[in-house]
Amino acid sequence: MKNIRFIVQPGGKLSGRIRVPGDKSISHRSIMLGSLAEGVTEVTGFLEGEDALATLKAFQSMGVSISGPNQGKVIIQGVGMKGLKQPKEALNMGNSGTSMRLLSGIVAGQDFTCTLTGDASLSKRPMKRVIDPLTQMGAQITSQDKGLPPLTIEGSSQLKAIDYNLPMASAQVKSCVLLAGLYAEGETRVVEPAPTRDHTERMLRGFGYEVTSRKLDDLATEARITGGGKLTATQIDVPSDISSAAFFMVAASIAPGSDLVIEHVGINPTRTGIIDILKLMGADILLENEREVGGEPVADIHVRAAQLEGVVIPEHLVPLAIDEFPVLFVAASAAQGQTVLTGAEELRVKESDRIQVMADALQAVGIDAQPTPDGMIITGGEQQAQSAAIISHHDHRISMAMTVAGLRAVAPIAIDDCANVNTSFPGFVSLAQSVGLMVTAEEA
Ligand SMILES: O=C(O)C1=C[C@@H](OP(=O)(O)O)[C@@H](O)[C@H](O)C1
Ligand SMILES: C=C(OP(=O)(O)O)C(=O)O
Repeated sequence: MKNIRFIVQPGGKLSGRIRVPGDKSISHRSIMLGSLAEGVTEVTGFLEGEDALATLKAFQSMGVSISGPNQGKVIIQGVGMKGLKQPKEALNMGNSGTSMRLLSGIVAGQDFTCTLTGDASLSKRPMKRVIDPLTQMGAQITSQDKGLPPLTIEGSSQLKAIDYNLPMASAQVKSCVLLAGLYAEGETRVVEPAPTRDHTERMLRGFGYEVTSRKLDDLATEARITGGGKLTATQIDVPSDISSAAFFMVAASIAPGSDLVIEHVGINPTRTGIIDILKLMGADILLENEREVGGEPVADIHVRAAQLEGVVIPEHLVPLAIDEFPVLFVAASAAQGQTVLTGAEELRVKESDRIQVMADALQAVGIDAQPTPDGMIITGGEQQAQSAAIISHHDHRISMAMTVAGLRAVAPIAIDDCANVNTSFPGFVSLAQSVGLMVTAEEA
């Protein structure tokens, strides 16, 4: 792949109104459930990024007729629960953990065998977390050493329901088990140690499938689903992705004089940890025009610059902001005092080891960022470095977070390996430029 290098000039402030691309998690799920439904599902606001497109192509390879995306519109001719066909070749999930883990759950219930592969980053990510429950349900799965991809899944049309306690707070594993549960005989129950995004549960209900959820105590939540039902096609309007909006929320917070509105952002309460954490730090964030779109709450997010303060991040907010930590570390770097993150060891198994890679990147711009096994301690301050060369390590969120860091830099920052931004945020550079970030992309 070509090396796309971002060059970020120091300084700048943000103003205007923008709309960021569609939610990645919801886009993936719209293709999966739309394909398994009876009837035609129409999706608008679909994320035309590589991760969601990997899911779309995988279902086309399993015989589903899908047209688009065309300006965010996708039309899916659902094939019903039993209508998928064995793909002729391995399904390539690219950089997308969500595609691989959720698809594993669906493929486990088919009466065919198929192989799921991914790029260099995905090939290092742990899949034992889905292999274990799916094997208990009756699928046969082979992987590389230590449960790494590629996975070859021999599905079974006679999966058994399970009662499964998730070993970690993971929406991907929860969703994988619930999707396999659609095909299992009996009731599947999943207990998560802390709430994680609930888009799968909400969307299953939107397709007319009953899923019950309830809190067991302060944190633990269970979801139950009974196999053997059917999904009925529907219309899905995908809101903008709060994980993409997060880069602009932090950017407008840390660049003095900024005043920015990010429109039509999904504010599902299982995703709003970024807002809660930034507010704890003293950010000036207002939710305007709150409304509901297709079963998901949506708002315009109005952010004005503010002096942020370091905080101890409450651990219960970690799963609710899991993808936002690279850019939250940038916020902490611009805050007064110390920010402490704990309970976030999952960050080490994302597209990159986001604790180590961000600690290295922030140190390279002259910030005191100390990695710990499950988090980071950052002492906010002025960036010192007279030049900084950053590598994204195949991770879109590192590329974008370090672009935001440029607002408080004293010299240009060069970020290598940024083509990956297209996995979740096509058009990032031009949108960032349009509101005042001084970033350019070049082929290096
Ligand atoms: O279910 C989803 O759509 C996702 C869940 C999270 O992963 P984990 O479940 O591994 O925490 C998140 O990091 C990922 O970007 C998307
Ligand atoms: C972790 C992420 O995605 P995935 O797990 O789907 O690769 C992300 O987008 O930050």
